[in-house]
Amino acid sequence: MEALRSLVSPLGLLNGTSVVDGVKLVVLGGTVETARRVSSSAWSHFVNSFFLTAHFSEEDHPYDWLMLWLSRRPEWQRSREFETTTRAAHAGASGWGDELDDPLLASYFPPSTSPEDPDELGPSKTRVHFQPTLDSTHTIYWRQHWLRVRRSRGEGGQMLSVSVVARSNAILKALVLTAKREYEREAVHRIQIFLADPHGSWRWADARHKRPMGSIVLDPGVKEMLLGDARDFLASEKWYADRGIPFRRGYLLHGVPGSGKSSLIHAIAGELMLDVYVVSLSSAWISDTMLMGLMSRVPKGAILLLEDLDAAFRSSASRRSSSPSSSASSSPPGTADQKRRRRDKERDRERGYDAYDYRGRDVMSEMNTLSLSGLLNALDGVAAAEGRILFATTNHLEKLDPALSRPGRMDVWVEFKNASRWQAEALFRNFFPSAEDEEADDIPLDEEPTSAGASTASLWSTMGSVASSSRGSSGSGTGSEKGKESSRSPPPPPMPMPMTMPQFGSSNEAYLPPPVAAEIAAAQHTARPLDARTLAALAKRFADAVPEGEFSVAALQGYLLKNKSRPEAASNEAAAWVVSEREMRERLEREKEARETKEKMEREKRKRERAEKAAKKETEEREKKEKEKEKAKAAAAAASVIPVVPDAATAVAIVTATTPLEATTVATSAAESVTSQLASPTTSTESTPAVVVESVPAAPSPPSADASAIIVDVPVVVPDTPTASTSEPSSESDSEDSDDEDEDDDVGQVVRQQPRRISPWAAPIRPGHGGQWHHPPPAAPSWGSMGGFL
Ligand SMILES: Nc1ncnc2c1ncn2[C@@H]1O[C@H](COP(=O)(O)OP(=O)(O)OP(=O)(O)O)[C@@H](O)[C@H]1O
Repeated sequence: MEALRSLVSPLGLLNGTSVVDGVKLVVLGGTVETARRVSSSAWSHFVNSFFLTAHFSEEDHPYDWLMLWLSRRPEWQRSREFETTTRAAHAGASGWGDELDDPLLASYFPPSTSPEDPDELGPSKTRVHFQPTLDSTHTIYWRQHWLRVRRSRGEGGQMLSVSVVARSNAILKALVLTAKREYEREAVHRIQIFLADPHGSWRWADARHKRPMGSIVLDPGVKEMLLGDARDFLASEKWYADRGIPFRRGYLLHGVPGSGKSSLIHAIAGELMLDVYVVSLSSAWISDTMLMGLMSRVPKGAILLLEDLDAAFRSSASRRSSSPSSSASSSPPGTADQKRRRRDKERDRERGYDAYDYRGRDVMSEMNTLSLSGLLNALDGVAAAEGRILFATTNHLEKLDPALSRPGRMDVWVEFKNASRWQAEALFRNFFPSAEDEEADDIPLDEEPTSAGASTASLWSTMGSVASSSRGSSGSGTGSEKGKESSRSPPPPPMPMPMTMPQFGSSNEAYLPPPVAAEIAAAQHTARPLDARTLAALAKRFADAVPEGEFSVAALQGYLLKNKSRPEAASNEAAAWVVSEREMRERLEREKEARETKEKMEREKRKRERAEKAAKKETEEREKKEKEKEKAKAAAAAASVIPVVPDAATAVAIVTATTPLEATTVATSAAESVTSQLASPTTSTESTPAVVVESVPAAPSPPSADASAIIVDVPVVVPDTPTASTSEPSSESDSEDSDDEDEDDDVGQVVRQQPRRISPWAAPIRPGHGGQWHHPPPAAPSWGSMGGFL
């Protein structure tokens, strides 16, 4: 302390004791705070050392199981800090509906209503999901243990941590298994859909109601075959292992759009209780590595669905020449499908799309880096997942690469076609069910059904008087009860539109209310139950009106949906609908053709214009060149050529020129001159045929930095005649110098030599007075500094 005081005194602080006291306080406070933190940290370490903690990542299934389990725990729902969402973050998430049991919540509503009352909120209520906010800790008591649950955000998404004070982790394992069972019990009636996301992981997307297999109308045996095959596959893991065959099975569903491919997969997944993992190969973000990662993470016993397989590889897919013969159900040659494919191909070709020029592919290939080999590897490479069922769908089988659809990758092929009459009838029956379906088989189909007109007439004739009829207005009897009743007695009169709303005039006696307008009656959303006889006859009439294999099942379904409350109209108006559909289709075809023709003409026009422009430009350039050539020729006429024979190896002509073209022309004429000199008997015998012609900018001019040399190497054709001046070769030289003979072989061929670089401002050789040639003047003083040219 004395030392501290002695330190502060020289600073001129008169009252040193107050400073010392301040410092004392700081030191004391710091010590206390440090002690507090250390003890708190030690305590939490001590406590944590008794806790067992399990972490669950959002990317894995246990997270979903636990979230569902938690959503049903009252402690979780009583969180003081929570967030709400209308988007379920996980399968089977519960909403406010579960809160109805909470007496406290119920006390906020009048006894007759509740927040989930359909009459209060309407039938399409939105469920609100509830979950505690991130980074809040909750304590839940479960099986004599206190669980500490915390949801936080980690690197790979959200994390759930569950801690418990226990000697072994059995309690945590029991928790996970309980949550799993609960989840699966919930999932029995639904199929879970997972989608690949741009981060390369699977995200839960939806929990859909199962689709009954009976609602899929396909040729007899097709669905049974597929379902049986998939079921058999799932049960044969050992069989595959014993034979060393990869435990994978692939189904390729191909055919026209709207024929039930996706619906069948949905139904099979529901029947076999499998989750569906969907990846769209045409996604912009998909790449080889990403697909490989996704595929390897598909759990065992799940369905992997690759939709629109052909969309991924327009180029490779188009390489396919013809439909494969290995198809289990490939259509025979000449079928409507093949004709359609041919038509499609022709149309593509007309539009200018060929195998490697498909507009869609071009656009896609710019974004999507998935390659065919990447997909093949992902399907059955070393890292590919085992135990999964692959379903792939395509509308264009002919566009698939054979490697993609070969057995082993796609083991079973099923073709889906447009609706047959059989399917049309089944669809109709499916739409307007009757409890007497089984009896309908015995009823002769040639009997006329009750006409729509009669039905409508009877409907209106009963209007008004039946407003109070219990049968008509209640509609509470089950279809089967009604069906049984009608099988014993004549068909009941059609159900009139109930008049349940109080209105003026309902007690009128003099004037009855006018009949309900047809379109208003048609707007009813439930069809009256049909007796077996009527249903059979209506279904037959409908099927008769639908041409075989012309419309997709989806199109027929769309038509029936429009008439879902009017079975008679659906049947009677089917023929008119077919006509109108055809007209519409023809009109669309015509419009499309007209559009295509217009586009084609515009394309051709643009092409023509481009060609004309190019031709014009070419002509202009040619003319310009001609002019330059002529100009250069004129210049060359004044140029001089002197065979320089420094080592009897080169003839050099130095001419002036200002452009490369001019230089070439000048040099060429100079070379011609050299050639003629060589051919002349008077030419010196020492000059050799090899000639280098170089041209330089006009000189003399002072050297400047931007001066440039134009160096042209012009070949000279040496005449095949022996030069007159050649000395008689001696016999010795003949035998000694075989190189000379080699050179003789070159006579008549083009001889090139490396151009010799010279100073750009070296004065050109100009003819002297009296037609004499002079050697160039000595090099300019700055010659050595222009190394760039040397
Ligand atoms: N064979 C069928 N049986 C029952 N419903 C069908 C059938 N085909 C199509 N549908 C109905 O048509 C609609 C479209 O069917 P789906 O999506 O399964 O056709 P798709 O062949 O997968 O079509 P796309 O190739 O365009 O994907 C669905 O609502 C489905 O109910």
